[in-house]
Amino acid sequence: MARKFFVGGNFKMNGTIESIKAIVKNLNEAQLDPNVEVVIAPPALYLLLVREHLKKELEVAAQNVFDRPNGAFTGEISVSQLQDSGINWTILGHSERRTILGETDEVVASKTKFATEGGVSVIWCCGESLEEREAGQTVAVVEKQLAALKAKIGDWSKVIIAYEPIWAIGTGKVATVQQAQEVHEAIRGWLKTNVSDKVAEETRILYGGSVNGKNCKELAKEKDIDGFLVGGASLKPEFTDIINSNL
Ligand SMILES: O=C(CO)COP(=O)(O)O
Repeated sequence: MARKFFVGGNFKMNGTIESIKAIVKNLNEAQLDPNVEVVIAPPALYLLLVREHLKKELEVAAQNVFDRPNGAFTGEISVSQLQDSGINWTILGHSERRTILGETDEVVASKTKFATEGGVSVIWCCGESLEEREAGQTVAVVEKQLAALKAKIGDWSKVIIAYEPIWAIGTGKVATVQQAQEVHEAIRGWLKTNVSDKVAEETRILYGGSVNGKNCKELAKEKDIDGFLVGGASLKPEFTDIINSNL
């Protein structure tokens, strides 16, 4: 089964009503490759606005969701609230949440379990720091993150993996095609050994970290790169070039 190419836009804590409406208008009017699944993740405050204005073929993701049902959890958003708002996706475990907000592998795994079991698909992020890469620990770090996820979830059909080396995020320092492919291949190998052939074959593995309209085409050719998770460039018109990487 061929894996459908996937491009996610992570707006992070950026945008205003006006600028986000302009991004949505641009996406609605652009000629987009119909063979690509597109999901954009605005800040929580703008989820409903985007869902209301974005054409239905494109999906909307939260950037985070909590791992409890509705209740006394000030500041959090629940899986059922996302669904109630027509939001069928969430990003989880982004390195900014792991490093700045202190989310552990276990917390991220628990949130992933809660979301997927509740019917919300997850773009699950992993990746190493510069220090870890320089110490030759890249694959070990990613495998540890994967193992924590595997300990909590049984159904991988609603999980997309995003490999985002921390040193490449927002730095303009994109991983080389070889560096990215090597880690993607290791992730697929890990899935094959530790989960199943089917999950290894079907799970999409995205690359994230300084992807732009120029470097996307080369990366997209690699056999284990099934799409991108884009930060900064998802706020710019070149996002449509990234969606159309394969054209
Ligand atoms: O963190 C990212 C996407 O989640 C990548 O961010 P940049 O594309 O801005 O490097």
